[in-house]
Amino acid sequence: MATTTTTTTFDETQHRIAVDQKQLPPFPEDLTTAPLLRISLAKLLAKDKEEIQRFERACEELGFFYLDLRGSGDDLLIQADELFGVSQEVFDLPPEEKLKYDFEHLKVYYGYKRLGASVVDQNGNLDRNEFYNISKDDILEIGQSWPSPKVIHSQRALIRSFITSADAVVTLLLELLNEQLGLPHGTLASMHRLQEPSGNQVRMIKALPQEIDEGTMSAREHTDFGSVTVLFNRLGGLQILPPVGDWCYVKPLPGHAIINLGDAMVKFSNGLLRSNIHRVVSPPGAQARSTRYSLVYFSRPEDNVVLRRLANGTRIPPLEDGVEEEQITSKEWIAKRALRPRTAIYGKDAVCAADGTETISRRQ
Ligand SMILES: O=C(O)CCC(=O)C(=O)O
Ligand SMILES: [Fe+2]
Repeated sequence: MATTTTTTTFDETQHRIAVDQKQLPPFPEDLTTAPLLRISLAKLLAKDKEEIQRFERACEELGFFYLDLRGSGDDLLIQADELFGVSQEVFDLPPEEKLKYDFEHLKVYYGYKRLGASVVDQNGNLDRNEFYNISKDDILEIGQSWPSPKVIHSQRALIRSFITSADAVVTLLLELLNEQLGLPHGTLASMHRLQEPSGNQVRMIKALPQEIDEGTMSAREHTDFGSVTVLFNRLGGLQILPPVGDWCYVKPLPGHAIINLGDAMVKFSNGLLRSNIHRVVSPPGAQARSTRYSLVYFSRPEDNVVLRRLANGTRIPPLEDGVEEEQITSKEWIAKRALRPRTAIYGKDAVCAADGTETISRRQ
């Protein structure tokens, strides 16, 4: 869907992924997994009616689905694969080098997050992952430029291609959601222009193998804050809490991204669309002994967009009597939700921040 600056061919990449995957222990066969629908990007691009209906169902019922990128999304698959390599190099840097890019003291949500910087539950347990957030505005040179290690700086072209390709997928999904909500043409697109300032980011995540302990969370349970998340997983560990039932693993599928909707879509649609609760725990079975890397592209509304029900969507339910919506912009919402669990900022008051759209996410 988008041009790539990479030199590897799709076949070479598929081969490498296959080799990499073979080196990873398999996802256990006997585990109950989340019933995510598999949606084909090629069919959505071809405006296949049945596929669009399945997409709409996934967005209302679970807010999570697999997107099969093989074919139409090959560029994105290749770029994601290359970024997995970059991400390993980033996390292999010495701790003192990584800490140079920890901008937590500036209360921003970019740069490096060290292990254990945030609380994950009511008992004050700390997270067990490292991540690195890269600002879309920085990479596209429309916003503040953040210092970064050489391994990231030298890959800006690749990161830019990845953002462009992932965002092209998001744009298609937003166009379909626009229809689904009965909004005037281009409403959602006008709130998600790539060239306007927003909190969109690329996140690279690393979690080391952990003690085998069912409750061990590397990422707290949460809903995503933005609009649409494009996630690449190779090892299990991601779990969702379905509206009915208990936590279940999402099995990674080669050639597919995992897509989920965030809080902004719940607010825009007054709960018609779902932003489902999820978390990351130790990978299951034999995978638990492997280091887990994941790669994410977060699309969020432009900074100044107010997150509230869109009044002109014919399919969007009305507000209940007496309900007054808060006036909060996308930028304020992200700052509020993202930094509340950080102990260095909030000390004992750091909370795992279940103040998003979790209640709506549990509706049946
Ligand atoms: O690592 C994963 O699979 C999911 C990460 C996630 O949910 C997030 O960063 O919001
Ligand atoms: Fe998430």
